[in-house]
Amino acid sequence: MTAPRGTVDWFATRGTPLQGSHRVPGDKSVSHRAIMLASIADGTTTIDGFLEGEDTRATAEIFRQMGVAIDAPAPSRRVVHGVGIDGLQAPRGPLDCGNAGTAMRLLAGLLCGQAFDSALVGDRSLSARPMQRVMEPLRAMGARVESHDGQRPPLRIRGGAALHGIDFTPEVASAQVKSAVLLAGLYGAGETVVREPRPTRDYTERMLGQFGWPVEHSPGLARLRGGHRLRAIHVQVPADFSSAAFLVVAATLVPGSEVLLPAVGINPRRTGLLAVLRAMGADVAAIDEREQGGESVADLRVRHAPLSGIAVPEDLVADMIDEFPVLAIAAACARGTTVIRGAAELRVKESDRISAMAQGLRSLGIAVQETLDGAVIEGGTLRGGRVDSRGDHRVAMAFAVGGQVAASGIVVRDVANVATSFPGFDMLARTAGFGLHAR
Ligand SMILES: O=C(O)C1=C[C@@H](OP(=O)(O)O)[C@@H](O)[C@H](O)C1
Ligand SMILES: C=C(OP(=O)(O)O)C(=O)O
Repeated sequence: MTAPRGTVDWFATRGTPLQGSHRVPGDKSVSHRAIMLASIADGTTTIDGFLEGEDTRATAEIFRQMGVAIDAPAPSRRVVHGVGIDGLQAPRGPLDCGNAGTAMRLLAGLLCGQAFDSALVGDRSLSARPMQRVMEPLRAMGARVESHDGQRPPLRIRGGAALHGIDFTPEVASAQVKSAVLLAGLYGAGETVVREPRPTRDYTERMLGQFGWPVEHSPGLARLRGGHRLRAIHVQVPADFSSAAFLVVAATLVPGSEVLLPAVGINPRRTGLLAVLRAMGADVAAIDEREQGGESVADLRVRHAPLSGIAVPEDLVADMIDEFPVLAIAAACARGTTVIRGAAELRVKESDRISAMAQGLRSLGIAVQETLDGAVIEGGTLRGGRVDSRGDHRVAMAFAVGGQVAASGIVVRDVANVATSFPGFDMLARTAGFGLHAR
């Protein structure tokens, strides 16, 4: 397990109306996958817009440990000298995924197909997250993967397994599970098919196609065969919708706000929050929709608008799985009741996000009823107080947004983890108008 970091807290208070144009960092999901596929491609891939977050840097470091030369000639740029589909080398020690579930689960799939043994470790939060969801299908493909207690990290992977494709229907809708199976499928004999209970983000399928690997996919289905090769490309990473979401909600809540967020990825498997916020009354326009590096992007223009509570449609849950902490803040400030169901996955993220948000909001004076797979949130007036992020980046940023409308300041405990997905959030947020300071 990796060592915990020192504790940093924020004091989040009302600032000024949010204004201006703000570039949020690159997409985390795309950045992880770009490093992985570029590393096992033939030739040199340049990645622009790479997320300089702890999660994605951990992935790059892991491939360096497996013999891939990765240059960082400028911030947010990586030049990856691919070693080819069978060119990775045995690492000298355990591979540290830090806080990144995406890194660990996708790598589990990729490493099953290698000739060498490997071990995947993570920090305290990641070490508590479920891994059977990837180990079971990978074993069904012939992989030899074990966890220390049969469920949680560290993972040990024995090399040299003869993998074969499977036709797999996961129990949970998870892009990480789907991607682990597809990445193992690159090394498997025959066909690998994943049929999802609900469609999830499709970056692995799309990016494999861009790197020249034949993949058939449609929402909820992905199919490929082993035995091809990947060819280096240029990857342009869009701005991360999940990071933009904190500014979208803050600008919606703070009277007098109008912000522009350029070139944000609007892949429909990510933008469920937009549909929900609009149904609640938000004024968010996607301007100049265009394609950038094979992904749809748009400039998001957000103006303040009053919100009303809704029942969040369950079929949007997977399309906004990382946005529930900040949606809970929007719901707390809306008129009426917001009902979230079908979101039990939130309990096994970096923290139990249902419990973390319910407890924090209650301590700020909001009535929240927690259910097994969601919450019922009564809109009201946020008062100031002290909340614990539980070391979860998205919970921390959500309460920083809450501080912009709370009657008095909110102390958000333990926010260092924000650097995993949104380095520089506090500075960018302050520039936009947030009242937000470290303490
Ligand atoms: O594939 C990915 O890049 C991700 C998938 C989601 O996880 P699940 O697959 O566990 O839902 C999401 O929560 C995570 O932030 C990134
Ligand atoms: C759940 C998340 O990431 P991961 O699963 O990669 O840790 C997240 O970023 O909200």
